[in-house]
Amino acid sequence: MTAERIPHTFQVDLRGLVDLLSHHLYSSPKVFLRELLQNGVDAVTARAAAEPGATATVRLLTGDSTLRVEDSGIGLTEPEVHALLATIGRSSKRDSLEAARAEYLGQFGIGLLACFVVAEELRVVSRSARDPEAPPVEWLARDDGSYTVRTLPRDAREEPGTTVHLTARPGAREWLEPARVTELARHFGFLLPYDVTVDGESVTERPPVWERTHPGPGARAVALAAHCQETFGFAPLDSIELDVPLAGLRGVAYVLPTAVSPAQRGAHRVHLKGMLLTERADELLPDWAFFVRCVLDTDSLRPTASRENLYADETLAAVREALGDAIRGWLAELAAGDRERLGQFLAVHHLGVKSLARHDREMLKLMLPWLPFETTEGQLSLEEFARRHPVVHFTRGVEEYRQVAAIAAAQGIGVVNGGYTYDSELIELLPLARPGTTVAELDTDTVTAHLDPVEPDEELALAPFLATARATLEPLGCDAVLRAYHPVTVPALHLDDRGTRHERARAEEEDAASDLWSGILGSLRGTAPRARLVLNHLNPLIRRMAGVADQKLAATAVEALYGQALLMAQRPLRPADSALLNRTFLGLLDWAVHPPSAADGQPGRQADQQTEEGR
Ligand SMILES: Nc1ncnc2c1ncn2[C@@H]1O[C@H](COP(=O)(O)OP(=O)(O)OP(=O)(O)O)[C@@H](O)[C@H]1O
Repeated sequence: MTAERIPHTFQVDLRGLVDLLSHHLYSSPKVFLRELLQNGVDAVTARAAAEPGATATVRLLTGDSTLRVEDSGIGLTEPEVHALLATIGRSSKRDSLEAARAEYLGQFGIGLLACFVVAEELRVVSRSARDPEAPPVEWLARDDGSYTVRTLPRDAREEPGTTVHLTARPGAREWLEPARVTELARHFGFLLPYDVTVDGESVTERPPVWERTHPGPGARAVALAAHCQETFGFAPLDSIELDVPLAGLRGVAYVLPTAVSPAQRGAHRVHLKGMLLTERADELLPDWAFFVRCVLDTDSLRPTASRENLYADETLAAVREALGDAIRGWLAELAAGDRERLGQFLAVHHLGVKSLARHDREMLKLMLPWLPFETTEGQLSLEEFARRHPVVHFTRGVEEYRQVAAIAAAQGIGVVNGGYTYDSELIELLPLARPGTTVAELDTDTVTAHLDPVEPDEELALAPFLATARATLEPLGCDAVLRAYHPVTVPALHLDDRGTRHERARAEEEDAASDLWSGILGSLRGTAPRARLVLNHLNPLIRRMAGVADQKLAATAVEALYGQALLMAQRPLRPADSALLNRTFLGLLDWAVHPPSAADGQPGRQADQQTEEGR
C-alpha cells in the first residue's frame, strides 16, 4: 500500500526574508528609496510605451513618519495586484521578452520587499492605465506577511497610476524624514529621465553634463572639471569622454591628479537608465586604467540582485574593452599631439604606467617612449634620449649608475639609470616600441674605451707609480689603468660591473671552500674583466702622487684613492673595503701629524718636500 502524496506549498516567513535582505543583500536601509523610485520609473516607462505623451511623473510626499510615492504610471488591476505585489519573486518585468526587459530597471520581483526594511506597513493604491474600466484597487500589507486586497470606488483615484504609502517601523523613522528622503531621492535619482519631486521640489538635474552643449571645447572642459569636483571631490588632470553606442553608454572618465597604486581598484559611479546603481563599480575598466574614475549612464549593463554592482556578463566584458579603447585612444592622442599634457599625466602616473606596461604590450608600445627616466642629461623621456644618442646605454643598478654617470656624461656617453623598479626591464623592451633603436647595457669596457689613453711617454714617466698601484690593488681583485678624462676634479674612477662583482664573489667563495668545492668553483671561472681603478692623468693630485718616492706612502695613497672612488660610487662596502678605508685614513692621518723623517731612518723626505712645496 502506498501512502497518498499530499501537495504542500512553501511557506515564506516574511520577517525572516526581510531580515535576510536588510542584513545580507543590501548594504544599507537607504535602498528602500531606490526600489520605490525604480518601481515608479518602470511604471511610467511602461505607460509611456503604451500611451506616448501620457503624464510621466514620480512624486514623493513626506509626512509624520510616513512617505507617499505617487506615480502616473501603468497602474495595476486587482488580479495583477494578487499576482505581482503579493507574490515574492514575481516580476512583470521578467516575464516579458529579453528585449522588453531592457526597458525596465527592476527584474527580480523582490524590490518592494526592501520597503519592509524601514516600514511596518505598506499600502498601495493603484489604477490601471491598460484597463480603464478596472476600479482602483488597494493592497495593504504588513511586515508579518499578512495582506488584504479590496477594490475602491472609482472616485478614490481618478487618474491611472500607483501610490505607495509607507508607515515607518519604530526604529526606522529617520529614514522617512523629509531631509533624508530628499537627499536619497537626489542621490539615486538626479539623472532620471522623468520629473521626480520631493514635496514639490524637483530632484532631477537633466541632462547629464556630458549631454549638455557648451559654447566651445574650453567651456566644456571647465564644466566637466567642475562636475568631477562635485562628484568625486578632485580637480581632474583631464576628462575623457566615453561614448559606447552599442551599450547605450555615455559618461566621462576623469584622470586622477595624484598618483595611486595600480593595485587599488577604481570606484566608478554607474547609473542604469539614470538611476544610480553603484558608486563602487570596480570591474568596469581594465586593470591598467587605474588612473581614472568614471561616471556614466548605461541602458544595457545588468545589475546584481542587490543592485549595488554590475553583473559580470559578456556585455560587461565588451563594455570594459570599449572603455579601455577610449582611454587608450586618449593616451594615443596625447602621445601624438599634446606632449605637454602627456608630460603632466606621466609626471603623476609614470610608476603605475610603468608597472602595467610590463604586462600590456599595447600599453608598452604606446607609452614607453614617453616615459620619464633618470639619465645623465636629467629626467628625459626615452624618445628624447634615443634621439640624442644612437645607442641607449643603461645600467642595471643604481650604484653602477652613480659610479659612472658623471664620468660617462663628461665623455659624451649618455646613460639611462635602469636601477629603479621595472626600469631596466622596460629599457630593454624599447626596440619593441621604437623599432630600430639599439639598447645596450653599459659595461666597464665601454666606459674605459671612451676615456682618452695617455701618450706613451707620459705613461712611461708614471710607470713606477702605476706598478705600485697595481701591486697594491692586486689583493683587492682590482687593476689599475691610467687615462685622461674629464672632469679633472675626479682623481680616480672605480669601474666594476655586475659580471666583475659576480666573478669576485665566486673567487672569494673558492678561496674559502674545501678542495673539492674550490675545484668545481674554479672550473666555473668566467672571463669577466676584473674591477678597474682608472687613474685620471689630468688630475693634479695624481700627478703629484706619481712623484712620491716613499713606497709605503705611495701604496697608502693608492689605497686611499681606491677607497675614495668606492665611496663616490655609493656602493655598499665589503668588510675588506671598510677595513681598507679605516687603515688608509688612519695611516694618512698619522703621516700628516708625524711625517717620518730621514733621522728616523725612514724614507719619505720627498713627501716632506712635497708638503713643504704645498705650503
Ligand atoms: N508603482 C508600480 N506600478 C505598477 N506596478 C508596480 C509598481 N510597483 C510594483 N509593481 C509591480 O509589482 C512587481 C513586483 O515589484 P518589485 O519591486 O517587487 O519587483 P520588480 O520591480 O519587478 O523587480 P526588482 O526586484 O528587480 O525590483 C513589478 O514587477 C511590477 O509589475
